[in-house]
This record gives sequence, structure tokens and C-alpha cells, in this order.
Amino acid sequence: MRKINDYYSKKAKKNKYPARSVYKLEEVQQKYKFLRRGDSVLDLGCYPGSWSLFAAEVVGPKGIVVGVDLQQADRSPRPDSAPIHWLTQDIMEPELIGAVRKYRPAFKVLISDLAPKTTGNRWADAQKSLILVRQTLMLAEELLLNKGHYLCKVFQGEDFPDFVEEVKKKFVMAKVLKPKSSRVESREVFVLGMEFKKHVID
Ligand SMILES: C[S@@+](CC[C@H](N)C(=O)[O-])C[C@H]1O[C@@H](n2cnc3c(N)ncnc32)[C@H](O)[C@@H]1O
Repeated sequence: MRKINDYYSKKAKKNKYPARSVYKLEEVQQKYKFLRRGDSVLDLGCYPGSWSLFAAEVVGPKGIVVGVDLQQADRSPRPDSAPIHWLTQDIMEPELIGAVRKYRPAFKVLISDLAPKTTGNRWADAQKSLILVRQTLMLAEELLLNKGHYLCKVFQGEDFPDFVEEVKKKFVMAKVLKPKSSRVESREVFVLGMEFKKHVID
């Protein structure tokens, strides 16, 4: 296991990404191609910035990336990438929607690698994660374009099946994914929702 972690950490360093987590996003992108040239992307929990940098490269100069985190990110996008706007904000605060809308009224893709500060207590950590995850789904409802896409990291707890059902209702296609670069011993998985059904009221 350690070998795999070292492999992705070294690869990230070599390719000048600040975090190995970029390879989880890359793997989902390779399989589902949910990020496209010209897309607008909202990245929640973006610090230190690997996902935003990767997304900005994929969507290219006609796209845009807005990254949000409690911690201040400041990396410059690579050449031939979309501009990245870094916001230092709490995603739980209602002001976030207005702050994000200064850049785009709505987004084609919302990605979230948010992780709460863990306590070591599995149940408590899963609950904290679920609060953040539910907030990302609420933000997706506000900020995603019709037929937009959603990718969210979740630490599986007892409410996880209910959350997946919610995503299934709101998107044409929903999948639970465990990328190879995600530690096997970790309870993290990624929920992908493709083609948001903007006007479905349940
Ligand atoms: C695993 S890191 C993200 C790594 C990032 N995707 C990358 O590739 O560089 C999770 C982030 O979630 C952020 N976070 C946790 N709770 C948050 C909240 N309420 N609002 C904004 N960001 C939060 C943390 O500050 C942390 O930087």
C-alpha cells in the first residue's frame, strides 16, 4: 500500500501538482470525460490547488475555474489553461453563493474534494463529512447548469446510501467510484452525477 502512495506522491511532485489527490480526479476524468473544453468549473475544498490546476488545463483558456477553500490558495494556472479565481471562504456560509456568482451565474461542473478536520472517531468523522457533502449538493442545486455534472468525495457512513439515492434522483446518471489512487483502507469514495435535472422538483 505504502508503495502505491509513494508512487502517486512522487508522480505529483514530478508533475508539479501540490497534492497527490489530483490523480483521483484524473482517473475519473479519463473514464467519464465529464470536464470539457470551455467548461466553467466550481471546485469546493480546492486547497492546495491540484484539482483546480488539473481542471483548468482540461477546460482550457476559454473555460473558467473558481476554487473555494477555508485556506488561501494562490497557484498560477499553467500555460494554455483557464483562469483560476481563488476564494477563501467557508462553503457553509450563505455568502458563498453571491461570491461565486460574481464570476459566473451558474457552472457546468461542480467538483468537491472537501474533507473535514478528522477526529479519529469514525462515526463522528463520517457525520462531519456528510454535513459538507449535503452542502455541496445544495450548492449544486443553486449553481449547476441544467445537464451539468457533479463529483464529490464522501467518507462512507450509515447515511451514505440515502445520499447516493438523492444524487440518483437529481442526475440522469449516478455512480459510486473508488479510484485506484485512493487508499484502499480509506472509507473515501467519489460520487459522480452526470446530467443534472435542473427543473425536477421532488
Ligand atoms: C483534501 S483537501 C483538498 C485537496 C485539493 N482537492 C487538491 O487537489 O489540492 C480538503 C480541503 O477541504 C477544505 N475544507 C474543509 N472544510 C471546508 C469548508 N467548510 N469550507 C471550505 N473548505 C473546507 C480544507 O481546508 C482542505 O483544504
